[in-house]
Amino acid sequence: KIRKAIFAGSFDPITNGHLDIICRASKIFDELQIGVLHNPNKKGMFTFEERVELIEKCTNHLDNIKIVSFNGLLVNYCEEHGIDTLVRGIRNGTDVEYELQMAHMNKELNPNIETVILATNPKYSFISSSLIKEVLNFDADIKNLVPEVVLEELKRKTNRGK
Ligand SMILES: O=C(O)c1ccc2[nH]nc(Br)c2c1
Repeated sequence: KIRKAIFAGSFDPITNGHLDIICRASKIFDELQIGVLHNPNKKGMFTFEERVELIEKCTNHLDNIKIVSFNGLLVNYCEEHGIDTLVRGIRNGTDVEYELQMAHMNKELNPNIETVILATNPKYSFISSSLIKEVLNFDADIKNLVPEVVLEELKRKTNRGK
């Protein structure tokens, strides 16, 4: 039985923090799905298609990655797709509070599904997609915080950034 896991998020855009978790989790599981939230009402900086394309470009060196769209309850998606593990990254104490609550709720909703939590690499522990977009607004130099392809797209979208 192959072990399939999913790392879900909005990835608006994918950051080095996300990519670190993805690379590490891909070594633990037979198949790692990257679940990209597709919620048409929720307008982010990047469209769903752009977010998927950026993830594809950043993960094309990994051979057991599958990029999928989901919109409903994640544990339902897992049940329907033979996935028994949710992967989450935690950066700090705030994430611990939130991720424990999510893990407890998910365990309540579907006891067959486990949540595996990975500690982010300390060098990325301050990164979030929203903070990246915020500091970019003030022309911050974020080249070490996002993959190259994301930096280019961010510059194109905001015609800012170094
Ligand atoms: O970029 C974000 O918004 C975000 C949020 C929560 C997160 N947990 N672990 C990671 Br990596 C991570 C990234």
